[in-house]
Amino acid sequence: VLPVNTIETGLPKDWEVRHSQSKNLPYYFNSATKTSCWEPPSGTDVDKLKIYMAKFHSSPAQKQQQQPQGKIRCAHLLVKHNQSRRPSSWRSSNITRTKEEARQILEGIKKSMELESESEPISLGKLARTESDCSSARTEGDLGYFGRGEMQKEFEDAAFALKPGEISGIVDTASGLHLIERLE
Ligand SMILES: O=C(O)CN(Cc1ccccc1)C(=O)c1nc(-c2ccccc2)[nH]c1C(=O)O
Repeated sequence: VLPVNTIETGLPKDWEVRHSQSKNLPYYFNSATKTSCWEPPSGTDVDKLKIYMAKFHSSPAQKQQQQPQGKIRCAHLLVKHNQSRRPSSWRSSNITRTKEEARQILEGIKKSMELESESEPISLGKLARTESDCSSARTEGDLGYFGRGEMQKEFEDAAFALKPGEISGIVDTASGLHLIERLE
């Protein structure tokens, strides 16, 4: 098991996140200098800290407050094919690729994202802007918050099975084939 301090907090060396019971708020503590402060110290990678805090430090109340009751937020990349219910999109008025070709495209996109992970990982949203056949391409595939009963069943089941930050396998709906990333 990884010792705690190797989990990416984004904080500089010797700094850790602690929780103030009295104020029910997180604070930052430097175990070398024994100093503490309410704000992250300079040199903090705030993006990493934000993800760390969402995963390990938001209380149930904050979790609930973060997102509407029982809803999640996802981005997706849709590749349509000639069996899609509406085989047209902003990208192409008449989509003729086969379902198999659509699958190959998504396999390639998923692989390119896994390869990128060494350097700056490219996000699903950035790729959705140019590659997605969904009108949500213009918002980097972000669908906003949704609860159960709002999306096609296959899409909903795949999305709710994800943890925040996770990306689905290829999901097959009447609209086409999707990759889904759970954002919240
Ligand atoms: O399935 C259909 O008969 C037509 N649709 C549904 C649709 C059409 C326009 C806007 C939103 C949904 C789509 O093909 C479609 N589905 C989606 C979709 C599917 C699952 C989750 C999010 C979006 N986007 C689109 C789109 O054109 O932009």
